Amino acid sequence: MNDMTPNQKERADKLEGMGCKRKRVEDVRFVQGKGNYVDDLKLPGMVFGDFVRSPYAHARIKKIDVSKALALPGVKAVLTAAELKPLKLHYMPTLAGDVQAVLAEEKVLFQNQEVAFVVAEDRYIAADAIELVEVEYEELPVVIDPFKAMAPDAPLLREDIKDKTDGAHGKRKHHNHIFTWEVGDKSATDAVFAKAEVTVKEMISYQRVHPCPLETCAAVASMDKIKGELTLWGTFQAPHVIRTVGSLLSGIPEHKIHVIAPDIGGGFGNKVGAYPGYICAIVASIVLGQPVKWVEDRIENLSATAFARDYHMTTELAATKDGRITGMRVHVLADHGAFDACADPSKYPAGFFNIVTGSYDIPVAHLSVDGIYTNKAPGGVAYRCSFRVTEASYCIERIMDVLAQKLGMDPAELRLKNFVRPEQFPYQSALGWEYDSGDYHTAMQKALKAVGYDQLRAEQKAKREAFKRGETRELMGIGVAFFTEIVGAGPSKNCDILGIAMFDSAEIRIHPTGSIIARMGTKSQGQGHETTYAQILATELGIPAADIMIEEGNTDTAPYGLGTYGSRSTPVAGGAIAMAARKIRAKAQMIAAHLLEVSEYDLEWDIDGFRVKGAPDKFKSMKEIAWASYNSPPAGLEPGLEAVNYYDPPNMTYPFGAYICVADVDVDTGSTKIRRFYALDDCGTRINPMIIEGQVHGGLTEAFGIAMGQEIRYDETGNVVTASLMDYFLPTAVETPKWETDFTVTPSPHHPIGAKGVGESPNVGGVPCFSNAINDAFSFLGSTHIQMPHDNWRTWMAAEKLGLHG
Ligand code: PCD
Ligand SMILES: [Cu+]
Repeated sequence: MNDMTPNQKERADKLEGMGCKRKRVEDVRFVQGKGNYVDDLKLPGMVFGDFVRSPYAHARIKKIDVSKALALPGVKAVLTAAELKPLKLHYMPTLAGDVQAVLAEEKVLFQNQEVAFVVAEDRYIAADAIELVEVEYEELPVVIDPFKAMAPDAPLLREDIKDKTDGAHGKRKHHNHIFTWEVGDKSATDAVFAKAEVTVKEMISYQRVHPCPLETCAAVASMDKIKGELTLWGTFQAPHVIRTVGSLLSGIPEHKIHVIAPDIGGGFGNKVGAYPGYICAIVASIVLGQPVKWVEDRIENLSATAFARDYHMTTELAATKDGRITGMRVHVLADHGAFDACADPSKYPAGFFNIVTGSYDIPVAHLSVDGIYTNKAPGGVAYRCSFRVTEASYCIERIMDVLAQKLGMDPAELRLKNFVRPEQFPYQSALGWEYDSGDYHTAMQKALKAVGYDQLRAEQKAKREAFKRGETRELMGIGVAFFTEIVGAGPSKNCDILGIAMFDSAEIRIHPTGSIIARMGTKSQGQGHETTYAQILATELGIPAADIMIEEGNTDTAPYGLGTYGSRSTPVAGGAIAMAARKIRAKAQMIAAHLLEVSEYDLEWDIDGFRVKGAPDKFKSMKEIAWASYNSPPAGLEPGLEAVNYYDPPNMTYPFGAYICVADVDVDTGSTKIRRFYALDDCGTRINPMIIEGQVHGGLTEAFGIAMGQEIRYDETGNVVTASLMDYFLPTAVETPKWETDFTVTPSPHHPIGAKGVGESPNVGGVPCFSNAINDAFSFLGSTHIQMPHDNWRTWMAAEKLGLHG
């Protein structure tokens, strides 16, 4: 940008391309209440479906009597497993290679599990009819505590697979065991621990949480029996995958299934997988020949759809006395609930948890994960970090602080000492990843300087002394966290879902007047794709973003893609759109050469068109070239200007960041004030700095929610005690701290525009940063690890345990 002439700068500005703080074009409709969500859809003859759900966490179903419900005027049908079984639809495959009950057949395995589907003329009649369905249950013993799931006498949960000896990833060890996954060099790691100068070990739990998007999950199914075609509208983060799975399940040919994801009110991973509601709406529409709508309420969303985390991580580090880390060992107990409904790439049953060595050059490591069943809702992948990266980041960043404490070292200094150094990139980690690029030292030093780290530590020291003298009841905590994310699933060499490689796609069509429509295999849920993909195209093709329309979410028109989650849209589809644009530019160059009567090689690209080298006024703009492509293409060249690209990325991208939090804790009430929160993110080339800032604000707010209060909690009989917003903490503007954002730019060397993802990063770095701040406040009193979430009660209890209440 700097070596541009004023004229070039003016033309570049008009494009609103990459780097521009372009206002989000989708907000024009959103802020006026003109978004078009699934529940806005009203079709002639449409009826409404709703679920009868189990009050028990584990019970045998003795009998279901639907006769009273069917007799209620306005009720159209009641589906149970008995109706689905002949169609082989009472179970559906999960994205993790397990099966999940669509409607419970012989028993229920978690509270609020789907038992029957009532279809009625409207939502209110359906609600009344649900009360009239009589289900006779026989209660069974429940397993809620993951540490008891594999006890020899633990009740058998999954009777349907009791004879299955192999999990998707090796032998099952117990009837409630799903899989074991091992990575790294066990004997080398054990050897390092055996002779280590210093070791630390801590059980670090990441509680079960839920993404809780504003809009719950929903679908409308409409079967046209004459044409044999099914149209399915829904809140889908991955519409093409839903179409393929829908076809495989129902036997309807894939070209006769039209899946449409309209505007989505937040996804956060909650809307990646398939839910019984989709299947039941489809079956009911086939049975009745009418469109059927299903929309969850808040309690159903929080208690029955994809939860997140529930990872219990026994974590160890080995180090030298002067603070060089020599090895890492982690065992994870992963509580998957009643069915394994994670959406990880097939080869990774614990997602990308093997990024757990974080940003540090750790020579050897070993990781093992045991997945287990309990009587809780299935899911496991969602919430602003698919693929378990936020669990991994929490694990390493918490144990780094525990080690620093043991060594008597400053946590920032320990990190600086062990970071992967800039000259080590591309860096091969002990657990198998190749980090593409990074400059961790620069980012960390910028962060420390920005917050005035040394002064903060000095202030903390003074406050601690004052506390010991009894002059204050407030503790000051400084949280330091440094994360490396891994996003952009992914390369076909290691990433597939149900056998489909995780590429993504773009199809670009330039109209004669030089405006553009581009269709993508991804699906925005609020991220602003309509704005940002257009910016990539504007820069690549020299056509103003304002003249470019981006379309996603309709499987009839969009090229096949794997959808939006795991911050994959920028690394994967962002690559596809740039590559497709370059195909167009190559053809445009031939047309320009023809128009200017020179050889292609005599042309150079100049902002918004081609210029003859050395003859500055011989120029053709992309708009002129577009017209010519329809009007007078060179002989032998096919008319038109369009391209498709399916982009299979060569590697993941590895965004990173340095976060610092300052918290003040009142030991008598347990309440915490977040005084400052500084977040430096490096996501490579920045497409839209304003959108990035919004993404970081949103992700930090969710991280704040998780670290400071969120938990999906069960009582010992399996009742979900946090299934409404009365009990589940959703931060509002009132609680949310002020965010200070910053950045560095280390482009990805293998990505066509050098961009990495950013949407998940603030959650990956934010959660450990808050938690480290609270832990840091208490560390000088000998406390090593306080369990999240850090709500007032738990923080008060931590103070109580340390004897601070006299
Ligand atoms: N470098 C760069 C990067 C990025 N960007 C931007 O930013 C955004 C984001 O991106 P990414 O990172 O790539 O991502 P995506 O794929 O698009 O998305 C996804 C994410 O996103 C986030 N964010 C958000 N936002 C909103 N609004 N909403 C929502 O829902 C959401 N979600 C969340 C989540 S959770 Mo998962 O699903 O759990 O896995 S994952 C996730 C977009 O717009 C883009 O374009 C830029 O600009 N630049
Ligand atoms: Cu992630």
